[in-house]
Amino acid sequence: MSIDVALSNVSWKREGKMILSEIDWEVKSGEHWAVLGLNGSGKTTLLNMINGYIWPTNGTVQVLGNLFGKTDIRELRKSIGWVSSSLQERIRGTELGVNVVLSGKYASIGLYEHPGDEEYHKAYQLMEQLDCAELAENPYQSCSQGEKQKLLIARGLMGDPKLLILDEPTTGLDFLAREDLLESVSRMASEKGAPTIIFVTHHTEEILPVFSHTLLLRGGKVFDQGQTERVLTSGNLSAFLHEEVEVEWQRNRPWMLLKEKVKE
Ligand SMILES: Nc1ncnc2c1ncn2[C@@H]1O[C@H](COP(=O)(O)OP(=O)(O)OP(=O)(O)O)[C@@H](O)[C@H]1O
Repeated sequence: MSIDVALSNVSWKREGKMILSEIDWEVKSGEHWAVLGLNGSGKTTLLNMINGYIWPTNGTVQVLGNLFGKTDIRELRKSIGWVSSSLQERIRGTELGVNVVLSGKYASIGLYEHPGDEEYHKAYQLMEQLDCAELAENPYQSCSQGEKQKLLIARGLMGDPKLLILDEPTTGLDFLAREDLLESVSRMASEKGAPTIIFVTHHTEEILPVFSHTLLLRGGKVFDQGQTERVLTSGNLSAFLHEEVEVEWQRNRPWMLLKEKVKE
């Protein structure tokens, strides 16, 4: 099995501070990983490194078989789909839903090309897959937060990426919209030929069964990584958070609660 992401002894230092320290992480082709960490733990920095926006101070980064430093990053980025809140803010409000999706083919923010029938067919197919085809003719600005995220995920898939990065895709969604989005992601991830997915979240219960592996990031270091059920235990997460928590698995999802403190 080939390895899609290989970070070896990766560190990143800024203004005298270690933002990432000695990260070793391997994501095999076809695996789906969740990355969990508190605010400021280095998740976005890690993703920026995988996308080649920043370079490690130490260590090596290999993505889809390309060793950074010896590869054309712009070309490589065409094989990576990326959905993040910063992307969401950059899309023009008047752009129609279908055009937002189509623009993913050209890795551009607006649509400046003239897509053919094949591209339109694919865009509609992806919107069907994510259950948002009815948004095709709607301006992006009129879509709800959850609808925008679905369009952006479809956009991310438009270029047939081998790797899809979803950076906190449920931020700002209400309970139902979140469950709906998670369901769409899970369905898409289970399809034959789905890309390898890295899903960044703050919430354990968003780690659906399709995310077979989890990486815990704390203070820029890997606290633990491996099979999700092994990593997300009450003991492990209590040590990770420096707070006593209990993990309850319901419907194959890990729900985390603060342990009740016994009053003296
Ligand atoms: N260019 C930079 N220069 C200096 N410090 C930085 C830089 N980029 C990030 N940091 C710091 O690195 C730490 C990790 O930031 P990062 O955004 O990667 O965390 P995160 O896990 O994505 O957080 P959140 O969950 O809040 O999005 C933070 O303390 C941040 O201030």
